[in-house]
Amino acid sequence: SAFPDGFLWGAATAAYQVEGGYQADGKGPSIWDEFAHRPGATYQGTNGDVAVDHYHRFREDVALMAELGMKSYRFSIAWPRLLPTGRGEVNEAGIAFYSDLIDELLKHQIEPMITLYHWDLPLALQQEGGWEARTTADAFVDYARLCYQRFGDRVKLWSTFNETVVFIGHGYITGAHPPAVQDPARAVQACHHVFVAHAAAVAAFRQSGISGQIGFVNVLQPHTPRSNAPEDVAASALADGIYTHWLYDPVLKGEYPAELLAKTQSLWGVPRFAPGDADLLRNNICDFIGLNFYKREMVAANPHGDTQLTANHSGTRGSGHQAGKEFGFKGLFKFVRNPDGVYTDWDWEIYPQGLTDGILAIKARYGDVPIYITENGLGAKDPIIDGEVVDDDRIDYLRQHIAAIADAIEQGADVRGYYPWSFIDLLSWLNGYQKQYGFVYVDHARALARQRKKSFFWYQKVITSNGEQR
Ligand SMILES: C[C@@]1(C(=O)O)OC[C@H]2O[C@@H](O)[C@H](O)[C@@H](O)[C@H]2O1
Repeated sequence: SAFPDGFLWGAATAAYQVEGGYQADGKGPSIWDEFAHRPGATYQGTNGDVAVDHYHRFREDVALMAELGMKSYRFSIAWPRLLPTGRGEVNEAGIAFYSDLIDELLKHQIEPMITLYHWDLPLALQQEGGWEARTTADAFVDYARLCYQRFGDRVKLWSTFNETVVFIGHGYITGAHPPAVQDPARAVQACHHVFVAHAAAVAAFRQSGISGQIGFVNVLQPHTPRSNAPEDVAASALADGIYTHWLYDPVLKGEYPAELLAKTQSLWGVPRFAPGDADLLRNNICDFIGLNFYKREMVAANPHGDTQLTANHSGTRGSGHQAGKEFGFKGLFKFVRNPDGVYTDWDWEIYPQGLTDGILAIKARYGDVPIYITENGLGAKDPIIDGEVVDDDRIDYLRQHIAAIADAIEQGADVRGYYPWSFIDLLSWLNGYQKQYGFVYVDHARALARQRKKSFFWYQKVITSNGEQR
């Protein structure tokens, strides 16, 4: 098999999307608890108050993970469950939940992979300025140290942040996520504080003596120019610069890409560095990089287009940028429909070759850094036929992407694990509960009863054959 022995066949979730118990046992509010309660903020007014109640049902869910044969489970810790106001007083009931979850996983020989930040910032810290305030970066390092102390004896795989491009991009540029700001200069400074928080948390991890690995999780989004016209090629290169180089270089090279940095400095005088920041970034390179791959974007120049930030949240195929509503930024670039593309109901192009190409591009730019595919999956409304969830499209999607990873490994990439998004159907931030990703179906009409999908039984065989049988 192309896959090395010990390859971690896993699956992923995130706290706000799966746990529920949003006020249980002393948990404090996060910015998502507040934001999702705002009228009109999310599709159909959905939120994570209950989600799929993993907080109370985690033992049943871990038993299903064990039955699936998962070698590893990627989940995130809800910071406000441990530190209700973001810092200071520890909520021992929150510690106990994650400690029990970790013990349950280890009982079944399932390797935990923790994500410290998957977008649910304690609301109290947002009220102090959130990621725009340097004090939030300091609070993050204290939170990380708490997690190292309490879970570091049992957890060996850690990542600090999930997808800065999403929580900073939507939080501070499109405004679609909390704190719903639309200001690129503020976005760049907030993003800088995230990198500083990450680097300081890496330093603390290494000082903690934990025998483990710490990394960062980013979106891997390949860009293809719509034509070979110079302006389209330039627009696609700019998209690569922003979505990839700006977000990967600081954690894998320890510095920003020089050209873009000069641009943001001349345009907005950001990022503003504090003394020591440059060394902090340079001296705390990741042990691995997590890549979340879903789709490829076709890119064109956008000289006149208004900035369009529409996305398809309804799952009505073709109502996203395929319908001519192009996502882009005036004068920079825009994502356009690929006339030959295959698309999901949410207008994401299915393009497995992009995963092979993307992995090899990361290897080319950053060297032999170990890679985990920390998310990959098909968001779909799964058909139910005679009571069975027949998610053939998901099986096809995952099969193609596993083959794409095998290709990258055969071309020399050091890929060590694969975590399909998501283990179980859960809340899709702005798309409600109808955008399903899981191997396990959750019946919201039957008290959140769990049901194995067709893909559950298919993935079992992928795992037992170490990727051979797919
Ligand atoms: C927007 C949405 C979704 O729920 O559809 O995309 C799929 C998956 O993407 C990931 O980047 C996020 O970490 C995860 O929370 C999911 O979020």
